[in-house]
Amino acid sequence: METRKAIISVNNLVKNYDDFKAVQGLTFDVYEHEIFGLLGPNGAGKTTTLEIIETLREKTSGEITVDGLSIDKQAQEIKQIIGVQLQAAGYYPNLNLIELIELFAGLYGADIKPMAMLEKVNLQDKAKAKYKALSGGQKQRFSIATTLINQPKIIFLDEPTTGLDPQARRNLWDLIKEIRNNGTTVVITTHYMDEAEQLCDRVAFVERGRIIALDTPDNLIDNLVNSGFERKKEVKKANLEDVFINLTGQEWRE
Ligand SMILES: Nc1ncnc2c1ncn2[C@@H]1O[C@H](COP(=O)(O)OP(=O)(O)OP(=O)(O)O)[C@@H](O)[C@H]1O
Repeated sequence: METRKAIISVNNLVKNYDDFKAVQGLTFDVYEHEIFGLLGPNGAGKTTTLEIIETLREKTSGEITVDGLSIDKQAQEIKQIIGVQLQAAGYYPNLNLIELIELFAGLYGADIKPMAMLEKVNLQDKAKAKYKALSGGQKQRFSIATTLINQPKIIFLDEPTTGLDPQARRNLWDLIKEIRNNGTTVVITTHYMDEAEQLCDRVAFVERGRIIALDTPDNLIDNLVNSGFERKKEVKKANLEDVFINLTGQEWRE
């Protein structure tokens, strides 16, 4: 792990909304070709951090480089090499999936085959369907396909499996792993600790705008177990959710 190359470097990132300190000096690297998870309670600053890296939000201070490009000086170049999930509102209701992909490819100036994009996320049978006619899992798969249109080096997925049934979630995990295995770095936020444990190579726990732990899920769990933590009436002594609650000292917050 130590010798791996950082594709994203965040150094002392601060974001204030007026006098509210949403992000209070985050420092972390995302390595090339990993699935990196940002975890933490509601309001911890995960989406703010993601959107600043995506060049969609202004930071207050700090340095960020993405594939060696400075967020301050080379935001346009960064946009070319990252894939961001578009809001559903951008999916014009009268266009079918193929037409939507063609539209986005045109905006990016990307030379891709729309059907091949749909095949990547197993939606080829829905090529002529409108977005609103898709199931929740299909909508998420389509949204992930749109992040891949410009053949990015990094994609950002903000809570991609929220609201999906267990099977659809696992299905999406396989898809995200496949995207990583094909050489794309993935940065993800999730509130599901089982998902983070299964999917992420490394995770950072964010609490009130600060990183309170960063490691592989395995190491975080082992550290907690080695500290004497024991779960009652469980075969395994701890899981990542235990790490989370142990770190933040409280249950999930709405
Ligand atoms: N545009 C804004 N103006 C003022 N405050 C904001 C703004 N956007 C976010 N915040 C505040 O900043 C804090 C961090 O929000 P953020 O959305 O980054 O958290 P999060 O970790 O992504 O939460 P969640 O898990 O609920 O998505 C919250 O207290 C939020 O209310």
